[in-house]
Amino acid sequence: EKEISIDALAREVQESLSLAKRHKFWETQPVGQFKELGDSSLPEGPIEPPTPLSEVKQEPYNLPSLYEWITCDMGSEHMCNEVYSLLTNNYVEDDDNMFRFNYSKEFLRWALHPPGYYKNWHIGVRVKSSKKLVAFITGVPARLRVRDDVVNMAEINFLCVHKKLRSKRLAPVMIKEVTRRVHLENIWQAAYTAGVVLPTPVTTCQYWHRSINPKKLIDVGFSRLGPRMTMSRTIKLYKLPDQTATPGFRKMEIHDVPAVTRLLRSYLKQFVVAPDFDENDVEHWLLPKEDVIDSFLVESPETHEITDFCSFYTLPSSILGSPNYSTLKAAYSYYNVSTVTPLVQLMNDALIMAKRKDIDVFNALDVMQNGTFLKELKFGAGDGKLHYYLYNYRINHVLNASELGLVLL
Ligand SMILES: CCCCCCCCCCCCCC(=O)SCCNC(=O)CCNC(=O)[C@H](O)C(C)(C)COP(=O)(O)OP(=O)(O)OC[C@H]1O[C@@H](n2cnc3c(N)ncnc32)[C@H](O)[C@@H]1OP(=O)(O)O
Ligand SMILES: CNCCCN(C)c1ncc(F)c(N2CC(C(=O)NCc3cnc4ccccn34)C2)n1
Repeated sequence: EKEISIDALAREVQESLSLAKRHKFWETQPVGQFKELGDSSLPEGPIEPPTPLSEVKQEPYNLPSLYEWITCDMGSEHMCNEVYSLLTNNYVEDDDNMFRFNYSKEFLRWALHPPGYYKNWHIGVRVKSSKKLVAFITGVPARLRVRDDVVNMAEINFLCVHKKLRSKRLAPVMIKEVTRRVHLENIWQAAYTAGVVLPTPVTTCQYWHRSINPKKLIDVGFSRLGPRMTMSRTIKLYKLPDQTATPGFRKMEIHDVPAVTRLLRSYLKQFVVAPDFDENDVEHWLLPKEDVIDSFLVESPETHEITDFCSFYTLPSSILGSPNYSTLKAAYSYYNVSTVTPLVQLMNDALIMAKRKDIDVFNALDVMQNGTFLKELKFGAGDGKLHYYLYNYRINHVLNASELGLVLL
């Protein structure tokens, strides 16, 4: 008997209300519209054809007169600091405003400088007089496969409007401007995620959290002491060994890129939507970077074959109201492949490595085959949902999270 909690019911109501909501901007965009739901006669694939480049709007969209566009060169220390500060103070918070993502500067440079990136897809809005950065949106190029179709897309992220400039319809202008600049590079599709319901999710994923430092998590209000549980019993429940269990488990290194690319490409084939990674992509997205991305593999001690892979990225959150702690150190499961080592054992070794890096909580979405290890490794379902979207590409059947082979940052 599934326990129906009041707030789960409230969320269901909220989400169904959002289906009824008017979306004055999104109704104008080439995205699946709510009223089309269930109409599977519409063909899958691009919703609108490409526009001849000569017909793409050449000049930027108009901003309110006080503001101007600025291309943010993340390689510039000063500009990167400004972007970091804007996000640190104004980016995504949880519903109770207890936490706010605190992407580090190194993380932002990693996220925004993949192979083939376009500097002018890193778009800021600043106040003409003070030069203060007040809004941001980014795109990076990505080759994504949707079923058997490999499509050049833009991955859109870090949409942020300063708290003082909210609800002024600035976001639609930011979105139209990044769309325009992507079109100028002859790219017509995009992928993005959001915690909010918009027209129309390809799929909706659930976050799961594995406590690593339960005492701190309870102290800051991230989690609560379970019923009939004491603190010492909780600490014992989540205790992890210091040593990993899998023979041949080690950090990924540059010479592993060809083998990891083969392993990952073969594994991702089973999913409806997945990145079409080549060796350059794997080198950028999966080679370890201190405090940004950690990746490990299993090299068979007998055959020296690489049989398994796991990775997580580090995304801390500012703790907004705690007297004892200022930062929640969170790791997010990224791409994992198991062909010999059971996935649950591989992921337990990932948890052990996260604990060694002083991580407080290990987060995972219920995408790919993550559902097979979450409960066994003592993950708890979070209340955060992540909706995945495609722009100008229709997929008829809203996918199961397990059909999705894509993790965005
Ligand atoms: C081919 C290439 C295509 C490239 C583009 C592909 C699309 C990319 C799309 C972007 C992917 C971003 C991926 C991420 O970064 S997800 C993370 C988003 N960032 C945050 O949540 C940070 C904190 N919040 C803010 O900074 C602001 O609240 C934002 C900037 C989010 C909205 O600012 P504000 O609160 O001041 O609102 P408004 O008055 O200006 O505008 C209201 C309109 O904006 C629609 N809205 C609200 N939130 C989102 C959202 N997260 N995605 C898309 N649309 C959103 C909303 O439905 C309404 O439209 P409609 O309902 O009336 O129609
Ligand atoms: C692929 N792009 C994902 C980046 C994160 N995006 C945009 C996001 N969108 C909605 C969410 F539900 C969410 N969750 C992470 C889970 C979580 O840890 N929840 C508690 C918590 C701790 N710190 C924060 C900061 C902000 C929000 C929740 N926080 C829930 N993440």
